[in-house]
Amino acid sequence: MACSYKIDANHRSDSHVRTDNNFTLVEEDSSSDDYEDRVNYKDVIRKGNSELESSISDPRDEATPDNWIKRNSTMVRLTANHPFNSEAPLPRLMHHGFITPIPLHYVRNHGPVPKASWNDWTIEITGLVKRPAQLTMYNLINSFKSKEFPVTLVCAGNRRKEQNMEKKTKGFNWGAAGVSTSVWRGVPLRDVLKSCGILSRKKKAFYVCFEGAEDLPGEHGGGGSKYGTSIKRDIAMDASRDIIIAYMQNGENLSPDHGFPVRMIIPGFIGGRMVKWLKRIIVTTEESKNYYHYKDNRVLPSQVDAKLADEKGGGKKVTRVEVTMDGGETWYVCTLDHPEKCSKYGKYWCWCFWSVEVEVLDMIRAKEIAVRAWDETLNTQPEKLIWNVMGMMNNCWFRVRTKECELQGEIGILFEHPTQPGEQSGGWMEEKHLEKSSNSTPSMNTSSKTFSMSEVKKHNSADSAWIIVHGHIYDCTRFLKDHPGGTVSILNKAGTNCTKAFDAIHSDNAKEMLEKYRIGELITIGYTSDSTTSSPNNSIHGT
Ligand code: HEM
Repeated sequence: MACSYKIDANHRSDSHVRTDNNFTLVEEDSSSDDYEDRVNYKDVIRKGNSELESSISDPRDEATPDNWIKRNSTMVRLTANHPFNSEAPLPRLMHHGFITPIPLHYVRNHGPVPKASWNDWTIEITGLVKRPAQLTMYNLINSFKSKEFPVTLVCAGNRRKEQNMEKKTKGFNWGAAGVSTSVWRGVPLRDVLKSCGILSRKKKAFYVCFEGAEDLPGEHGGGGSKYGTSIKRDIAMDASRDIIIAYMQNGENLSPDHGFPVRMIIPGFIGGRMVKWLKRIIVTTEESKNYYHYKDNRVLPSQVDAKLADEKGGGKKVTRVEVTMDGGETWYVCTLDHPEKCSKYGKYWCWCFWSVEVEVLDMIRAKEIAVRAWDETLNTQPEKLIWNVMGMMNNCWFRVRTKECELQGEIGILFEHPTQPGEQSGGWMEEKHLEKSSNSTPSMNTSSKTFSMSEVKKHNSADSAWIIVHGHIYDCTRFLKDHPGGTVSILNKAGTNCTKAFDAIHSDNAKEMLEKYRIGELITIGYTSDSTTSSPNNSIHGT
């Protein structure tokens, strides 16, 4: 007997006055004048929070500069323990629907989280402005009218693990949950720039740059500098873009991981533009030369030309979502649910949800279900993954494989996603590329030297930091201060076998660099998987 099944999933499209440090959920003006959404945010947020376990001081943060921050322990960590880069388990993210509780919102950190004080924090506005200013949080909140509305943030590296299965990129393994939606409150950037007398384009004020707080780790790449990026002046000053300097998320002060006390929110742009722990806004003639703007976060899919790139930029409504069960021959049109209503400029800043009814037997027979969305300008997702070296902007059809299975005597369907995030195994995609040097055994003059696990374990400090990767031993001591991921991330793994973590995080280039530090091989007695607790009897050798 045929029965039907409903597939539900999400698809992303891409005034209150403060008197002290205690914020409460915003009571006045909570639906901004621009937005009149169907969702009652306060209720959704309260419900989401009530379902969530308390955040904890996680033992994984103990030996890191972030040990003062409480975090949700179910977040999947993508770059070992530190810096904190994480996404929620996908079913948990989806369970919460339109608004993501703060502890489950994905986090992208390049280094330790700055310890900020609300009362001492200032934002400098400088460069091509008539009246440079140094705003305190008090000035910011009391001198400008704030706005509050929901925005979906997406990491440009979301779903990068699929790209890494094709060929390793320069980035680590984001699964499909590097995307989240919150209600953000802040002051319009354009109001602040206007009050500082931003110069005109005639006076060559072409860009607005944003800069974060602390110097980032390492001495190469972005290391030693602050996180920074820029947008065009015309975008910054465009009221319809809804760009805000945000100080509240889901009715609370920003959390440390999301930029306390203040960050940029630039709807429709990648998360990488939304500088956290914002310290400086600089109006310039040139685009930001910051490493993270120029080298790290700059990719457009190959079908986008210069004209299209200028035209797009988010805010388009997702108008159609389709599901195929025959590899794209025929498509089911899905029912859409847009909890958000558009801004007065006709922009949409949040994800929407889709559902479709299909026959169970068709779904079992199909073996693969794929979904693609269209926006109002008929821009759609590409069928195939487009690999790029930074592993950014993967937005190809999402394909889930189905398999018939038996569950307690009943017939069930097993759904398999392309990948699982980070170091987690699973997913139907197979790794295509061969592991580079960290897996190989190049001829090295040191390869004859062997060490036992108990010897390696002793080298677990900044004075001597050894790691094991694929059975080879590396002395990272002299590289600690240069490491783009920071000293702490290596020290956390020093004295252990960190093969799995190393491979999951690093590019082929990093794997080649590793060879410089190789000092010998681990004595092989048995085999264990990647572990920080391998006993001397359970030494590892590469496979
Ligand atoms: C001598 C040993 C190591 C070398 C040569 C090395 C090299 C690099 C390089 C070149 C990068 C920049 C990204 C890339 O090109 O892949 C990087 C980033 C990073 N590494 Fe290492 N690494 C080493 C050891 C480790 C260890 C043991 C860990 C911890 C498991 C680690 C964690 C990280 C993290 C968290 C990042 C930052 C990723 C990001 O925020 O984008 N590294 N490393």
